[in-house]
Amino acid sequence: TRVAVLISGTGTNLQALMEQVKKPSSSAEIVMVISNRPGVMGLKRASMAGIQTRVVDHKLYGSRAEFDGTIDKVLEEFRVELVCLAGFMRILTGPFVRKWSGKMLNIHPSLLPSFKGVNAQKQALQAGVRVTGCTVHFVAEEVDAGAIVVQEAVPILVTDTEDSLSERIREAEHRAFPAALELVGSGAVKLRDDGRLVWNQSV
Ligand SMILES: Nc1nc2ccc(CNc3ccc(C(=O)NCCCC(=O)O)cc3)cc2c(=O)[nH]1
Ligand SMILES: N[C@@H]1O[C@H](COP(=O)(O)O)[C@@H](O)[C@H]1O
Repeated sequence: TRVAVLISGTGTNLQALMEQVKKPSSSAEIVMVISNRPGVMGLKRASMAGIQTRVVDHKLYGSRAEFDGTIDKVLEEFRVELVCLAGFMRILTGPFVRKWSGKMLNIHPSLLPSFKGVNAQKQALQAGVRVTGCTVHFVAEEVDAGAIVVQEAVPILVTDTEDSLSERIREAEHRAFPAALELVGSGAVKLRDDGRLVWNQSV
């Protein structure tokens, strides 16, 4: 499976995905990394691994539709079959999301449906929950609402700050995202037209 990873920053999830696809058991190959911001660490990580990169800077586009259209062109040029949003911080338009329905995954730093949106880690701390985690889900038009593929729980310690909790969640992300990539990339899991997950048992 030909995979593209979309990033906006550090790329620690990208790093985890790159390490996963290098395993002989992996059914995936990362053929492109796209960032909406120039000069971010994630671009350096991709180049170090010999993966082609593109910057599609959202500030240079008059509309979200044009921005998404440019990303789509790169994905088609590289015959991408699966898109992974790894710390990608731009909301994608309906037409783009519909086109890539069932072929686009996102990692979110909470146990969805709790704590949607930005700063999910801070929301969990402020809510006083004792367990949070991360979620890998198919991307739907409604933000952070797509079918859930993998989750991993993470305890919140009484000593936790937003930073210490975010770090612990990120370690879980680095296990959950590669696992989800393999499930979808291998065809073990698919998205049904009604938006529900299908686990493909052979026979
Ligand atoms: N339509 C769709 N698109 C997405 C794009 C990115 C992410 C990643 N998680 C994200 C979740 C939330 C945001 C957000 O609210 N950012 C502040 C506004 C930024 C902007 O103006 O664009 C960004 C990424 C998820 C989705 C999704 O679930 N559905
Ligand atoms: N999606 C969110 O973006 C953050 C940055 O990820 P990365 O750039 O280090 O992969 C991560 O915390 C992830 O939950």
